[in-house]
Amino acid sequence: MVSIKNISKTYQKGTVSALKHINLEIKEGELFGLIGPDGAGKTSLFRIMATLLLPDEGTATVAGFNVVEDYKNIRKIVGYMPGKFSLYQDLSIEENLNFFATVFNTTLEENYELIKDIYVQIEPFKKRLAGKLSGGMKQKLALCCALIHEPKILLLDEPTTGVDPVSRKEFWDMLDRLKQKGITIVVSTPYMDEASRCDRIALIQKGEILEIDTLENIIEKHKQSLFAIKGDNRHQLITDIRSFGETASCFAFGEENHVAFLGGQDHSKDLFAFLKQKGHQELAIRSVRPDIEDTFIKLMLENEQ
Ligand SMILES: Nc1ncnc2c1ncn2[C@@H]1O[C@H](COP(=O)(O)OP(=O)(O)OP(=O)(O)O)[C@@H](O)[C@H]1O
Repeated sequence: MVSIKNISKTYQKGTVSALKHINLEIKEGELFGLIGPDGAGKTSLFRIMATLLLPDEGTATVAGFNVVEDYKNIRKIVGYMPGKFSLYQDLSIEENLNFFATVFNTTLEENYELIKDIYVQIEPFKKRLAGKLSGGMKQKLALCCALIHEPKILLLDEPTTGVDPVSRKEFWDMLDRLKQKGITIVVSTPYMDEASRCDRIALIQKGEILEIDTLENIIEKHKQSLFAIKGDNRHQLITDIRSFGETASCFAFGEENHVAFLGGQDHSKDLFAFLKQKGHQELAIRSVRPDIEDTFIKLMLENEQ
């Protein structure tokens, strides 16, 4: 459904590099996640797929149409939800929907079946101005507007950023239902926990794709010995762990700190003794299974070397 070959994009006369030789294939009916921190290049990639931005080099097709030459055909079949809320704040829910329906030469009634599940949740407030809606409701309205012309593919740029955890879960449940209807969905998120809701993910950092696969395969492929360490003076603890000669990485993780050692070795006993010597109290160290966040950090560090 999407084929991206060697796509690069720079800004400011080539001084800012947003995408570097990206290659990506997304299958029909897939729920595909682009996972990466702020500035990774996710929005640039979405805008290229949505035919709103020209790449500097490379080629991209959506449903077989070239994003440069066949942009008109792509716009008919793509539903795009930009990262920034981009609906008309001074129009009501109903007016926004009718407006987008008219643009695509359709009506709310014509495609009601597709948006029904989502629309019924905001319908009681249909006279309310979009600018006066909560984050979760704005997100549902934006999704309805992106679906109004029955797209084959949905491009959702950070739809859950800044939305409360309950609405985030609801939103992913809605995406599952849309996937069941055969719509291909490409969704970006900075939240690692959302990666598990995708069929496959691409981890992206500084304009480069670090890995593309299922969540499980990525974790398995880059498995490392990992330890969780807890102690009383957290700030000093992290500093001291990082100063230990065998430490490869140390990051705060919930109430603990996740530590990997150089060469994937187990130096936990030596580290424990080292920290005791530094005067740390209430120390606890245990072996843990890496999750996608740990794996992403590992890949990022390797990529930076
Ligand atoms: N119009 C622009 N002019 C100059 N630099 C830009 C422009 N748009 C994006 N950039 C830069 O390109 C890089 C990638 O940005 P992009 O918005 O694609 O990433 P992102 O992963 O979507 O991050 P965010 O969530 O912060 O938007 C960043 O360094 C960003 O500062």
